This record gives sequence, C-alpha cells and structure tokens, in this order.
Amino acid sequence: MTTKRLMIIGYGAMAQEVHRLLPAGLELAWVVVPESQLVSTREQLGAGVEVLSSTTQCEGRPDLVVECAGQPGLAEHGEAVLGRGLTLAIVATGALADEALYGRLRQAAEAGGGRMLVLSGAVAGMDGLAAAREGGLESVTYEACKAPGSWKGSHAEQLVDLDALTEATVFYEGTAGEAARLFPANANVAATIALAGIGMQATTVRLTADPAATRNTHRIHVQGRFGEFRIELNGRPLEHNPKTSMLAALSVVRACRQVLDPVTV
Ligand SMILES: NC(=O)C1=CN([C@@H]2O[C@H](COP(=O)(O)OP(=O)(O)OC[C@H]3O[C@@H](n4cnc5c(N)ncnc54)[C@H](OP(=O)(O)O)[C@@H]3O)[C@@H](O)[C@H]2O)C=CC1
Ligand SMILES: O=C([O-])CC(=O)C(=O)O
Repeated sequence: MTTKRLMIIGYGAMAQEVHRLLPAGLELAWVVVPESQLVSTREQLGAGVEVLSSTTQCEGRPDLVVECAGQPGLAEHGEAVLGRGLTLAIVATGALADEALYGRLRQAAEAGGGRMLVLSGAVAGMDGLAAAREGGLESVTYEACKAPGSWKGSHAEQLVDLDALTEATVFYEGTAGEAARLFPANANVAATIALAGIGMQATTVRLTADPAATRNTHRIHVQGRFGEFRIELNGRPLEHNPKTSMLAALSVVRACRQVLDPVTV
C-alpha cells in the first residue's frame, strides 16, 4: 500500500497528540502554523515535515487536511483548502456559527470540489443525533462542566471569579451559536451538536465550572419523534491543554484512519 500524506493546520496540543497517534500508512508531510511559529516548529519537526505559513504554499496534494488551529485558523485557511478540491476535517466547528464564513466555506467546497468533514470532537452521539433529525427533533440541550482552570483565559473570566469558586457554578446559559462565538476554545462542541441537530439558535447551552472536576463533562439531552436520548461523557483533558479533551484529538486520529481504510465504521 502506498503511503498517504497528511497536512495539519495548527501545531498546538491537539495536533501534537494526533501526530503521536498517526496510523501507519499516513505520514505527516505538511504543517501550517502562524509566521511567528515557523522557526520553532521547523526545529521541533526536523527535515521530514514541510512547515508552511499558508496552505497555498503546498506544492503537493495532501490526501487529507485536518484543522487543529482553532476558529481563526479555520477562517484563515478553510476556503483555500476546499477550493483546491481537498478534504478538510475540522474541529473548530464553532467558526461555523458565523453564517457568512459558513457560506463562504460551502461555496468554496462546491466550486472546487472539496469536502468538509465536521468531526465529532470531544463528544459522542453525533451519528444518532443526525439520524434522529431526519424524523424531527423537539429539543436539544448541551451542558459542559470543566475545572475552573480549563475556563481560564476565556470569556468566563468576565462572568465569574474562577479562583473564588467553592462549588459547581453555572456561569453561562444561552444558544449554541452565541456560546461557540463567546468561548472559541471551549464550546466548539455546542456548534457541532447544533449542526448535527436543530441549529445554532434552537440548541440550548449551559456552561459550568466545578472546582472538584477532574474531567471535561459533556451532557447531551435530545428529544424528538424517534424518542429520547441522554449522553454523559467524562473526558480526560489533554495534558498540554486542559481546555481540550483527549477524545477531540482521537476523533481527528479516527478521521486519519478513515483515509486508509476502505471500510468506514
Ligand atoms: N470540536 C471539538 O470538540 C473541540 C475543538 N477544539 C478546537 O481545537 C482547537 C485546537 O485545540 P488545541 O490544539 O488544544 O489548542 P492549542 O491552543 O494548543 O493549539 C492551537 C494552535 O493553532 C495555532 N493557530 C492559531 N491560529 C492559526 C492559524 N491561523 N494557522 C495555523 N495555526 C494557528 C495556535 O497558535 P497561537 O497559540 O499562536 O494562537 C496554536 O499553536 C481549539 O482552539 C478549539 O477551537 C478543541 C477541543 C474540542
Ligand atoms: O474539548 C472539549 O472538552 C470541548 C472543547 O474544548 C470545545 O468544544 O471547544
């Protein structure tokens, strides 16, 4: 079997975990990082990987492009990748709460023949939710609970004193679209659930900080014509970024494996 070639956009905590777990048969050939990280990332990766600041500098043809660069990274690079007819697997799904950006990405994919794969990321059940939608959905709610430290540097700091919490505290309630915009490094999952279900406005979101939490907990409750389901997922955070659950990185690894495997499960 010939080796296939991967491009990763972004080389932070998630991308590095994905790199460590890449399945045999898929090699990391290109990494796209901000200008300011070119030198350090080249030193880190050595000669075997081409480190670029724009996807348009890539002269080869990746078999898969994965975005691990956050919402600004998807906004910066998404159109070019899709416009070249490539497959782009994304985790910064919250960027799609911006209707104008979503429209441009769809348009680029349609014009160029590219495909955008919205990965399940830190949650589970997106297959069941999307299937349930076919029968009609009545309500979808999403609750996230993380340790206060995992909300540091986010909009949560404007809503609650994270260092003073002594018990689990709900600090935000709103729609998936708003949550994804306000918490770009923490609430992409809200947008993923909205995209698989009843949309950015109708999906209800509640965010909690809990000083006793050691996991990133995600609870999804769905009601519709199919019946009802509840999922609770207690994900381990990544060692190098507690905002991000390990499962999100693993969902990228799964997308990588699907490029190699003729059977998709
Ligand atoms: N769907 C889901 O379930 C989940 C989605 N996510 C999304 O994944 C993203 C990545 O997570 P994680 O790796 O832990 O975050 P990190 O902050 O560790 O890594 C992101 C990296 O991307 C870089 N970056 C920023 N802008 C660009 C750009 N325009 N082009 C290339 N690289 C860029 C960042 O650089 P710099 O530090 O200089 O900004 C950083 O090095 C999160 O920001 C979040 O949006 C995360 C968890 C779950
Ligand atoms: O990884 C997680 O637990 C969820 C997350 O950060 C996001 O949805 O952006």
